[in-house]
Amino acid sequence: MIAFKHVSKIYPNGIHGLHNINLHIGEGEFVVIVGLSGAGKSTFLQSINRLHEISEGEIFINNKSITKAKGNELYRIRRDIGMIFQNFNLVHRSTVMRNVLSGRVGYHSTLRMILGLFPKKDKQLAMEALRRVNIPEKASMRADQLSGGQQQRVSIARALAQEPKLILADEPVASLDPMMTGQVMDDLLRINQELNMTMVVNLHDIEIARKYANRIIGLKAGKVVFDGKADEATDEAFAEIYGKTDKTSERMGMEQYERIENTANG
Ligand SMILES: Nc1ncnc2c1ncn2[C@@H]1O[C@H](COP(=O)(O)OP(=O)(O)OP(=O)(O)O)[C@@H](O)[C@H]1O
Repeated sequence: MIAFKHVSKIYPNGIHGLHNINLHIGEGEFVVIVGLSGAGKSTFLQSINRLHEISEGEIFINNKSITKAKGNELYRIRRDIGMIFQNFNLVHRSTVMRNVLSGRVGYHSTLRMILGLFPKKDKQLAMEALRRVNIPEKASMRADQLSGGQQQRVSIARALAQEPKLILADEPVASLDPMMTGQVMDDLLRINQELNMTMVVNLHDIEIARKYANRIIGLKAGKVVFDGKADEATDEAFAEIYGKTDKTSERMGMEQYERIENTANG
């Protein structure tokens, strides 16, 4: 479904965001990307839909090169990729329904969208998506009247309304409290299992990564330093991914950090 072939990304300031990444993500996998702040997680994720342009190599989505795609072809490949952001990216003053319907824009003319002329089928799809994340009753509310967790569920519903083949989620729970975190991660897992939807999710919390992922990919300084099943991601593996830096504790929470550091120290 997603293939990275010799992918590197060098930012204009010379920083290597990604360094010769080679991997394949299969249909229906729930992959979590972990690593310290600055390890390259966002660069990795956003290279998949070309929000970040890579410098070398090639990325394939269902055997089509998104790296080389132009015009309509690029547009169609991107339509198959739903995206969820840490800060939800909703239009706050619009209703929940309008926000979810905006997932359909890739299917219609610009004029139709400006006029808000969504076909009945789109409205049904949007309601179905809201039901899937358990907030159909919020459809007519303004997005900014919802809690953070509910807003993230709207953004998941918007991604679903797009009828994507895969979903990328960049730190989807970083702004949420633990209860909301559980609900949003449960939604993503349910969608993965019920629809066999491929999920690639950036997370910095290793316990959440272990709980939800089938597969964990650990990045360090733009390189893959771990790639295995969630139950193979031992404390030793995490000690390798996170190394020992003063910043580590800030990113992980003291309890996790102390355990990982004790492991690293033997
Ligand atoms: N636009 C940019 N210009 C220059 N360097 C960048 C840019 N974006 C990211 N970088 C650098 O590339 C590296 C990888 O950054 P990236 O944002 O992918 O890491 P991350 O693992 O997602 O971090 P975080 O968890 O803090 O979001 C870092 O060293 C970062 O400073």
